[in-house]
Amino acid sequence: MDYYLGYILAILTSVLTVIKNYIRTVILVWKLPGPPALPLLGNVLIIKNNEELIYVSTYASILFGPLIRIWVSLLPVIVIYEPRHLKLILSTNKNNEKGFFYKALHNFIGPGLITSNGYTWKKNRKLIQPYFHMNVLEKFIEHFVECSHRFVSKLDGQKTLKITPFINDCILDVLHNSVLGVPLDLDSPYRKGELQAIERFIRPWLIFEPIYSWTSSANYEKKQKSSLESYTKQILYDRKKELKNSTKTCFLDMFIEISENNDQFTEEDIINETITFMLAGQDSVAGTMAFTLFYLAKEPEIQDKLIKEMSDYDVNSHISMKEINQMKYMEQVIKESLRLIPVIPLISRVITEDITLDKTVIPAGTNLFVSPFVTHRLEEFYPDPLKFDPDRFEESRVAKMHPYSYLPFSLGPRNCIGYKFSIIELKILLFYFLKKYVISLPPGKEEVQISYRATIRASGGIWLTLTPRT
Ligand code: HEM
Repeated sequence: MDYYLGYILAILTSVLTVIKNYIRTVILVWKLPGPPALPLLGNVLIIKNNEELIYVSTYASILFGPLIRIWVSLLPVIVIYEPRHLKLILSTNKNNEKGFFYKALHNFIGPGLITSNGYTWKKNRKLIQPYFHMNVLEKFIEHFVECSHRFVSKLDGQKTLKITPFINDCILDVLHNSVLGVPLDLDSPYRKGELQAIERFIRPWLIFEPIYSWTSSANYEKKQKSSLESYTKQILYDRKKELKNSTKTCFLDMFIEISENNDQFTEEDIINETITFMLAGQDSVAGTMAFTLFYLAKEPEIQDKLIKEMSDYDVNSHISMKEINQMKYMEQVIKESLRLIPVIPLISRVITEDITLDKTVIPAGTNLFVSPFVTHRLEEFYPDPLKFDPDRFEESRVAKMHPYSYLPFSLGPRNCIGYKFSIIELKILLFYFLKKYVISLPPGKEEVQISYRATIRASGGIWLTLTPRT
């Protein structure tokens, strides 16, 4: 009896705490500026209006000041982007929980590093992190080089083309080889599937799991998730059998090694983390590659400067980590592309303890959106912010930058574990591609419309004209 009473009291206390925090957040956001909101829907329809969303994001600091309130239906959210605020939120594990919005990702991506919290996240991050050391990442270079050759050879004979599908295919090729340790196959379920989470926020009643679970989208996600699981499981079993003879490097083998040495990293963890890596490394890298090529094609002088740097390295000789590190200007180009288009434009957090930003107390339980897109366009940190200028990331200038003014990979303990992996991958792909082609933008395709979703994409794709480099 006492047990049940205690149980009911505990539930009652947590429900009351949630209600109290909700009311405190509502009182606060009422006082904060933000875009006009509709009754019940709040600001969700802005997701459908890309032009307005991009305008508001680009000029957010002028329009609203440092703390912006938005309503996702009845849920109040505070958007932050000022480096001084980002430091307070992102630099510690306190107030760094993944919030409500990641629950919607769960159905698609599963409970891996991106969506997990607390003990599971801490344990898995600690076990996986050592495999992202440069000495280990060096082993992936051979995959990146092979995939670059396949990518470039598929473009033989092409003149003007939509490059984005070729890039997407190339990144899938990289991921199949370096995460799963298998060649890209036409029937791979990782080729298919689309995140439904954004649609759920446009129809806010679908945020509630019991309602959503009856929809055809939920059914689609369930099927997609189960085909990713069974495909990955089969590869895991095959891999376990052949591991002893295999010389190829892939993350799946590393996860198997972790689980052999650690009871707490189960087969379920292997599957969850493998799926997370396969999905986290797809649109993010493909989008960055596409936008970087777009900017290089748009700015021939910057392309020439990069080619000059690359001329020190021969396309036919072995490329090692040393050469990759030496291509500094190439890294500046990628970083500048990620500044203007941080392909993951929003990161969400939930506050676990009251925190004061400037003089405003943000109550525990408040959902925050961190917006790298807004931060990267702040005039104070990036003069002439809409200009593509890789020199901003010249070493001596980086030393003077605010450490929280640049965050395409997020920052702090929950930053992107694949950060270095992505930079090496992108540098190698760019190297082999640009060694072969001079790129320009075809007439009528000089501007790109971006579509701002879970990741930023180019509406209608990115088009290039390729001229063989002589
Ligand atoms: C240009 C490429 C990439 C960008 C811009 C990017 C960006 C990000 C960002 C912003 C986060 C933080 C998300 C959040 O807190 O909600 C993140 C987390 C993560 N990323 Fe990436 N990412 C990229 C590539 C990759 C790749 C290639 C992998 C794996 C192979 C990867 C794996 C992950 C994982 C596992 C996390 C969760 C880390 C944690 O919470 O411990 N990412 N990424």
